[in-house]
Amino acid sequence: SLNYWVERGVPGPQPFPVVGNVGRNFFGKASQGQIFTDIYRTYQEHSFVGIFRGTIPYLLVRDPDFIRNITVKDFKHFQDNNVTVDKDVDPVFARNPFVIKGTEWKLKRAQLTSCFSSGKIKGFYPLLEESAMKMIKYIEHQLMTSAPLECREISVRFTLENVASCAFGIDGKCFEEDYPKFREMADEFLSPRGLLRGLKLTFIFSWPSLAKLLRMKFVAKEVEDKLLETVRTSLKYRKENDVVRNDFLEYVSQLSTNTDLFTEMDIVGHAASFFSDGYETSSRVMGFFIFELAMNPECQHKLREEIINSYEKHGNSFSYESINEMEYLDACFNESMRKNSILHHLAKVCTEAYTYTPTNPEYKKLSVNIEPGTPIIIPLTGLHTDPKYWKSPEKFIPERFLTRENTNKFTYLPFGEGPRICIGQRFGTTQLKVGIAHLFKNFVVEVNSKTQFPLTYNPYHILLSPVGGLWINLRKV
Ligand code: HEM
Repeated sequence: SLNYWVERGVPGPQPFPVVGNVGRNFFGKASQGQIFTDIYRTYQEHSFVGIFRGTIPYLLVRDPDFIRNITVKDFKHFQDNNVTVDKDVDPVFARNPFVIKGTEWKLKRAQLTSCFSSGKIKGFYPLLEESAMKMIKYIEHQLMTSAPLECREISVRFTLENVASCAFGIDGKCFEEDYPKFREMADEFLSPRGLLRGLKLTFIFSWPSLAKLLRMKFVAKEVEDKLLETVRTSLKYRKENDVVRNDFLEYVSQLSTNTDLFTEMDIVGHAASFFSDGYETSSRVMGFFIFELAMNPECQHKLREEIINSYEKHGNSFSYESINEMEYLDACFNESMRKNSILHHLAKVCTEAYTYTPTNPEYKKLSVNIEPGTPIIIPLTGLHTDPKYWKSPEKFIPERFLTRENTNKFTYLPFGEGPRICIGQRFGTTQLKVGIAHLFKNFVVEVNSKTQFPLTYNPYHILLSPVGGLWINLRKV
């Protein structure tokens, strides 16, 4: 019932039949992220807002204390992410750690965590450097044509090369071919190819029961088959030739020998999560990271100085340790993720009944009783651009992370927080820092006029996706 929130005394915008409060998205006028941000900004006096995505009531949470309770303190009341995928309809996506629920998630997450330890990521470091060197060669080759480059064209190739080598243990040839086969497979995951696929994802999220009834799949059957074949061939080759590689596939397949939690399809599901959870996010973060530095030459100059100093100090080389020691690099990375929230919201679901009353006097003292099954939205873009927490939030100011301008960690959540925090955070951060360090050590980057300002975003993409691309010129340092 569209009276759901009114009956519970929860404030919120008036919903419309069928489309609820996301009609603008349905008609391509705004992304769901933009809609959530607008609502976040409108309800300043409220800790939470009741909205409708389609006909389903969602609670949008604005108050950092409430967010702390949901993600950490009272996690057991909100331990699942709000995506329901049927294992029979979508066997690969249903095994993604982001999607798994309850006890199964708890057991698998505990096992998988060992695959992402700092020791394991350090082991990947030579592979990441190898990809970065290929990226530099690729850019040098492209420069001969003197045409501008698109940021994501670089970041997609780099992050996919890493997925190929670190997750699947294969050569993705991502810098060698115009449209590598490996990329074709990856693109099938989240990128809305045309209006139809974009609408399909909006549909699955807004009307999940209907989507289930219609057996709508996230991952196309052909992609599922290709993934299964890639994993099978790779594992078979290793077994027959007694090859042991230090990569994610090896680590997860080892888990399958210790516990019956990991079947062949689970291995495929986890390997595939590098595409959906790892590559799509990382490549977009890196694209914006490069572009922000192109738009802010002073920051770029300062960053290059730090990179070159570190390189020279460590005998003309980078290492896992030196990359992670660079403070300004870290600040630029954080600031870029703050200003450009790739994921516009975290999507949780209430798993045990919960009541919340704000204690912060900034908010109206209204209580909400949340029923199990109620989806929760944590609006990252709203929080990351709220002037209450960030001075001049529209500006790129990496220094704010050095001076710790904002110490409330529940207002800055690019990787989420609590037990369900991004499992790939360390891998994602390290690979991007390696790529960025090599790129800015070698090239000066400027914005190309082909970029369409002001930036607008594809309304149907789940992730932040700039229309027309982010175009740059590069020249050798
Ligand atoms: C800079 C790049 C990345 C960003 C911004 C990012 C962001 C996120 C966010 C916001 C979440 C949800 C956390 C929550 O619900 O509280 C998440 C979950 C997840 N991420 Fe990442 N991620 C990145 C890279 C990666 C990489 C490289 C992997 C590698 C496979 C990965 C794997 C996952 C998985 C498996 C989950 C689900 C964890 C769970 O529910 O237990 N991510 N990520």
